[in-house]
Amino acid sequence: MRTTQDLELVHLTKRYGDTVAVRDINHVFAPQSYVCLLGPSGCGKSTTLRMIAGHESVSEGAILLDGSDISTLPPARRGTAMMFQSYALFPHLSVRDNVAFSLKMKGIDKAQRHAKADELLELVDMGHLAERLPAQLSGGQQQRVALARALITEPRVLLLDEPLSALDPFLRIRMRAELKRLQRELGITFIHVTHGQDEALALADEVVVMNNAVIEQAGSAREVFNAPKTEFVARFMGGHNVVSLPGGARYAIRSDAVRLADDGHAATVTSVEYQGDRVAVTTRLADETEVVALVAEEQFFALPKSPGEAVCLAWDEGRQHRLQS
Ligand SMILES: Nc1ncnc2c1ncn2[C@@H]1O[C@H](COP(=O)(O)OP(=O)(O)OP(=O)(O)O)[C@@H](O)[C@H]1O
Repeated sequence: MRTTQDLELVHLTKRYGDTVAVRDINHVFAPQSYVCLLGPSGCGKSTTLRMIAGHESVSEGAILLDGSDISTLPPARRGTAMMFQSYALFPHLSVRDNVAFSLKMKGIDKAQRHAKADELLELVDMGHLAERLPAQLSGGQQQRVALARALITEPRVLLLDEPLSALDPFLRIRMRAELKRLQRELGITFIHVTHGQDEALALADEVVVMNNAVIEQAGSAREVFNAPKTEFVARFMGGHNVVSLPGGARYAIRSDAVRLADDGHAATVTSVEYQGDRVAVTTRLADETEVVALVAEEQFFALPKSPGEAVCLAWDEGRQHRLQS
């Protein structure tokens, strides 16, 4: 449901000379939601985020928060805060002073800003390292400090540009759960830019898929994954096959909905990949379309197939999903 507290993009466009980085996008972000802006490199995600933050001017259109246009306000007066990929901590300041920095700029006295900084450091589980310098912290710890520093301004919307990309896979999964917890506890909107589909599916209440400077599809993670509108979204989200059926229409079918059957679409196995709980059987249809069937491990080994073998593929009609052309 739409409320006056929404963050709204209205005909938002960004041009760099002849390059259109963001083209006439319209979107309402529900308050208190975790949103992932997802898309391939160069699709305009970071530019969109930077325009919301106020680090990039708007060429055309408006950014509304609470119904008022914030698109020409300086970053600190927008009600948004941004956490950068590089963390951008001041190397000569302690963790506490890094977090308190923006309050110092506002002229808030030392005792008060330190108390607030300590409160936020506790929130991100860094209270015990408040005296350290950034160079004495691990990457994951620096990131927590950067988060606390962004949150000290009590933003309505926290903007995160690829916040997990510098972390190793183990830490990435841990931090992703932390981000989700923080968003829930704080009850504010997080807009998180990523090019990781898994990350977006795991985190987002709403996934906004961008491609070529426009929003290709937006919806809940389940909706975008299960009902991709376009071939681009189906392929980009992964886990889908795209096939042409008689009549010429294009359909997406999830790989885990495709079965090896006694009759159906004739295909030839091109490769077999064991994935532990299941086996990915890649096949080629007569029209050369590649179709992957994800078969439960036990089922596959009851009747194993090898590359070069002829098979039949089947799926329930209800699982095929028509794509916009
Ligand atoms: N300062 C700039 N000057 C000129 N062109 C730019 C500038 N910043 C971005 N662009 C162009 O705008 C388009 C969108 O860039 P943007 O950084 O928003 O993409 P992105 O989706 O965030 O990509 P990535 O995932 O690689 O960061 C690209 O074609 C890029 O080359």
